[in-house]
Amino acid sequence: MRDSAAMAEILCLNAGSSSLKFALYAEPGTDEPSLLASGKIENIGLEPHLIARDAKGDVLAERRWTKDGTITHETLLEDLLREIEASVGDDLIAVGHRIVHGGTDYSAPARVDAPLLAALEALCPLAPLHQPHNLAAVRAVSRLRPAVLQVACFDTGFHHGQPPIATRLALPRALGEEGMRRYGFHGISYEYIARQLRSIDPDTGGGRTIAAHLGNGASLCAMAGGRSIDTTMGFTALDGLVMGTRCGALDPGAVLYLFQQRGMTAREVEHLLYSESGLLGVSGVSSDMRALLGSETPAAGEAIELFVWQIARQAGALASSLGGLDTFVFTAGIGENSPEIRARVAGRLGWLGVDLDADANLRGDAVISAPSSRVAVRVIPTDEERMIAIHTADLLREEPKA
Ligand SMILES: Nc1ncnc2c1ncn2[C@@H]1O[C@H](COP(=O)(O)OP(=O)(O)O)[C@@H](O)[C@H]1O
Ligand SMILES: CC(=O)OP(=O)(O)O
Ligand SMILES: [Mg+2]
Repeated sequence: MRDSAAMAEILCLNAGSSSLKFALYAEPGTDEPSLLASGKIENIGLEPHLIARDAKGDVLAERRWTKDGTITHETLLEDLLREIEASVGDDLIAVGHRIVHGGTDYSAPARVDAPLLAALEALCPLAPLHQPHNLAAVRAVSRLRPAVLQVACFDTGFHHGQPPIATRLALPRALGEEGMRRYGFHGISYEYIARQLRSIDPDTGGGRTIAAHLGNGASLCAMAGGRSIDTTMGFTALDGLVMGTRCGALDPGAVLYLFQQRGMTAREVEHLLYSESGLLGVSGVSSDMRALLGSETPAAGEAIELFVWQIARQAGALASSLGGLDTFVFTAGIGENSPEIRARVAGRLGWLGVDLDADANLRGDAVISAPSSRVAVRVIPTDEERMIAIHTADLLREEPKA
């Protein structure tokens, strides 16, 4: 029996393409949820590494796995959930999930029930690196805690208010009407960034902003007054920037070539574009930016150069959508941690008014632009789990009391 609302806890799960992040929050019922513990398993598919910390940042648990074909997203998830589940006991009242694709029908955070789960299942082919893992987490929680409220937060949701022109694919209208449109992803992260910008600058929320979410998956979002107006990912999370293992924007004729000239099957093409391309494909070394930055191999250097080139090229396009640029934000694994990549991207954006303060960039300060820079350049650590916790707490408050 729970008689103190302060004991209520929310677990947030965020299955990315190369990582599994989790965070546990106390839900006080009024203010924002407060962090109790968080952690991540990163490098899934390579050599997974788990680290969990309490709210002060002290390490609670750490573990490494060596490369082994039997360790999958799903086995790691099951182990992790069993451990968390055992430690939270009866305090767990809700689980919030990052769900990468919400399709045409779902954008606002929603309670998970059987019809929603079936609809989300049907979207797996549009996000094969994420949606199956996201839904596996939902099912695993249902098995362990059937009565607990589960909330789906959609990575596509933040982009749903974009102007229609930004969402249209130049395909026959009938295909657009059946849902073939640009959706955009990393929306939970961008919503958090927009919120942070609004608290830093309540009047304009950063003004015309490009946020660069540079992780294993990578995208840019153009935000005007904190709302998404354009983004580099599209119908799927394959479009846009060069990513760890994904190709990014690609001439559709290249896909036809793979089918027609190379005789590849749909499954083989899917695997090539999602799992063998991007930084890994171009470098032949690794999908991991840290490994590439440390490599002497010329192809690794070329992969990094292409990554940077595409970010700058597509940032130019988004600056056009915005009609100018006031703020540029770096976030996610690479954006938050790599001064070298930030410097190289910024170096290509001088024509837009970006001028970096080299020392501030090396230190990873919150503001890394020089005082004379026309564009403010910021590093804002993203926190998708917190955003999920906030939405989950909001839905909890709307639930009829038992
Ligand atoms: N110090 C660092 N320097 C360069 N890249 C880094 C650093 N730390 C993490 N990264 C990169 O961040 C990427 C993972 O980003 P992350 O946002 O955690 O991934 P995911 O998309 O799976 O959520 C990897 O390419 C990793 O190499
Ligand atoms: C949508 C996407 O690419 O997510 P992630 O960066 O977590 O792989
Ligand atoms: Mg991510």
